Amino acid sequence: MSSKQKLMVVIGTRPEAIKLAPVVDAIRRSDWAECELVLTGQHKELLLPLIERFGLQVDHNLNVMRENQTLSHVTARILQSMDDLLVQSQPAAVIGQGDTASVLAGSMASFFRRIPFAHVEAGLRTGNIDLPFPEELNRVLTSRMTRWHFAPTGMAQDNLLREGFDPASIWVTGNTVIDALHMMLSQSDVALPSRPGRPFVLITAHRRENLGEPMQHICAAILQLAQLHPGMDFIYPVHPNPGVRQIVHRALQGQSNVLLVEPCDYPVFCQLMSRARLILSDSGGVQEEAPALGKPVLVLREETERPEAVALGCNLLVGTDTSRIVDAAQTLLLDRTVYDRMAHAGSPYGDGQASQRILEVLRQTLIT
Ligand SMILES: CC(=O)N[C@@H]1[C@@H](OP(=O)(O)OP(=O)(O)OC[C@H]2O[C@@H](n3ccc(=O)[nH]c3=O)[C@H](O)[C@@H]2O)O[C@H](CO)[C@@H](O)[C@@H]1O
Repeated sequence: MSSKQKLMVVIGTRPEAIKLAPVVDAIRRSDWAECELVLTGQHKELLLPLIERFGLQVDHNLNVMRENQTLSHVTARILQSMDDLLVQSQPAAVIGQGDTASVLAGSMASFFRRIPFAHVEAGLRTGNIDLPFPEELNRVLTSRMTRWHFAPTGMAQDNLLREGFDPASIWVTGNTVIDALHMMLSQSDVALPSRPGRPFVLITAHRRENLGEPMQHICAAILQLAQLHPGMDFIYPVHPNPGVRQIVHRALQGQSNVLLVEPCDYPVFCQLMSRARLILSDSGGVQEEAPALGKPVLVLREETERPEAVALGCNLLVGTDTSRIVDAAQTLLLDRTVYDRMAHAGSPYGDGQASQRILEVLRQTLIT
């Protein structure tokens, strides 16, 4: 029998896989811990290429997704399956990331079984319990059940301190997404969907709160910009959600310099970010990755739980109003001074060593 401490890592969605892969890697490299990797099955098609890319070895797949399942059902299924697994595996600690049903149910199952829970990317808040829905609630509840809060930035730490958490249970580590970005950027032998010699703007938009009318406004802005800049491409990897696909394809198909492509493999997407002139996105991860690559992001949301990048000046919150998006993009594409100021504003999300810090904290507490 192994004398190593068993750390159970729970992953539900694409961003969780990206942000926990470096933690899994750090566990595997350590001489004191071993990893038991659990997929809840919230995402399938977006997740599997990542598992392969990062060379992750999956120990359990809870396979919880059913068609047209409600949030309550998916949360309950994960909670029950996690409970069974915890009894069977008896890990020394459970690690989850972010704000999905997987992290909520994972932390709750651990709490009920008195197994300490480590929350990666702790302390993100918009302060509005309805936005993003239900992620803000998931974050707030997960924090209550967490033993180790790994806050990516000082602002996230401040949120937790304001909510009364013990300062000794919070560590500022940087965001593990920067660790993941460093791991992937070294893979340069990837085929990109960009066209040789043509500069491009990179776009992602698929958040739940942007579905419907906001998404139509975003697409109208992309179309206007594409018509204003025929010498430039607008590359948009379109999320598989049918609600996104329908609007995007209807609005943008047929515009020859808008390239609607399938979701990209992570190393491909990292290369695209690093080569893009500008990024338009409603993604959380992209708001963190792009500043590390010196790329300005127009954030297609009304509020963000990542205010440090906006405060620093590398990201600009523009919302989903068509003319606001077009005006902001035009300023950046046409005014070199404004562009350079944003591109060189710096990155608040760490140095790519977050996973090592997290593992060291766990080692110090678990190995006594
Ligand atoms: C409510 C909220 O804010 N929730 C967030 C949400 O995360 P998100 O908004 O970052 O999610 P996405 O935008 O789906 O993924 C982005 C990642 O995917 C990569 N990418 C993108 C396009 C592509 O074609 N190929 C790729 O590889 C890209 O580089 C990036 O790393 O859930 C997380 C987990 O709970 C939370 O932590 C996080 O707060």
